[in-house]
Amino acid sequence: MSQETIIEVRGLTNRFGSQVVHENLDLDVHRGEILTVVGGSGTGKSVLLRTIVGLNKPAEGSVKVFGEDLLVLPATRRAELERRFGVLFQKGALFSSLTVCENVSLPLVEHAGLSAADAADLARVKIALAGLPPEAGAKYPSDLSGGMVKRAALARALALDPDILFLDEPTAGLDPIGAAAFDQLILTLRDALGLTVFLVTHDLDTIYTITDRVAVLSRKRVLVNDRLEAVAATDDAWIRDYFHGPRGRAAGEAAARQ
Ligand SMILES: Nc1ncnc2c1ncn2[C@@H]1O[C@H](COP(=O)(O)OP(=O)(O)OP(=O)(O)O)[C@@H](O)[C@H]1O
Repeated sequence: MSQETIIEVRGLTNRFGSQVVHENLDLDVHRGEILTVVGGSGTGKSVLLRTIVGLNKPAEGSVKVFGEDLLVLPATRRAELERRFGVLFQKGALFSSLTVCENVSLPLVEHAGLSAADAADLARVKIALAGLPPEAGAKYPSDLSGGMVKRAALARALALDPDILFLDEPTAGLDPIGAAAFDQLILTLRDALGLTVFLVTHDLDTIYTITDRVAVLSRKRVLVNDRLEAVAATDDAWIRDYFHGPRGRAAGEAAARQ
């Protein structure tokens, strides 16, 4: 796998009032990898994702994507780069008053300037790519199961053919079979489309089955960012509890059996 760094975060500090979430945080993401960000609740995983995709302005630091510092770019250039991101938010964040097909079409009309008819055609391709049956396109988000909502949101994230896919807790709330299927879909899409995947998750099965490297957020920074074996062997109390506790052991054993 290439070691080209396509996201480079340096000296990042995020504060909300007197709360310091990140302090002098560094992180590299390599092209084509699935990088998983883990950490205890409230360690700032979602804030990190939101900062990289431009939804949160940090107090300090630089966020370079494809070699350009997003924080100092003119708005138009920044918007161009951000179009290369596909983002799947924790709760799917689909528009409830639009059908799945309309939700997926929206970025194609707004950002790619397609006609409604062309956008709908392309949206149907993305809906299939996300593993949904064609009839799902006509449904409203409230008529879908949790797993289908995630896939619909994934279809929308894929609408503009992104280079980098950001996923915030994609398998949260899914049953184990649905979660495993979603993991495999991410892996297939990464391999087929050459995506780079930035994944925030608590799901140990996901970490053991599809992750290339793991970044552990702790004490306001990235404590370690390495292959799973190296991370799991790190001498740190949280890492020990997380990877070598009963759930971590079970996930590791299950992955070893595959
Ligand atoms: N817009 C905001 N305003 C104020 N505080 C915020 C804001 N966004 C996040 N925070 C705070 O920043 C901290 C980190 O939040 P974040 O959602 O990134 O945690 P997380 O690691 O993703 O947690 P979880 O695993 O529970 O989802 C939390 O204490 C949260 O309350």
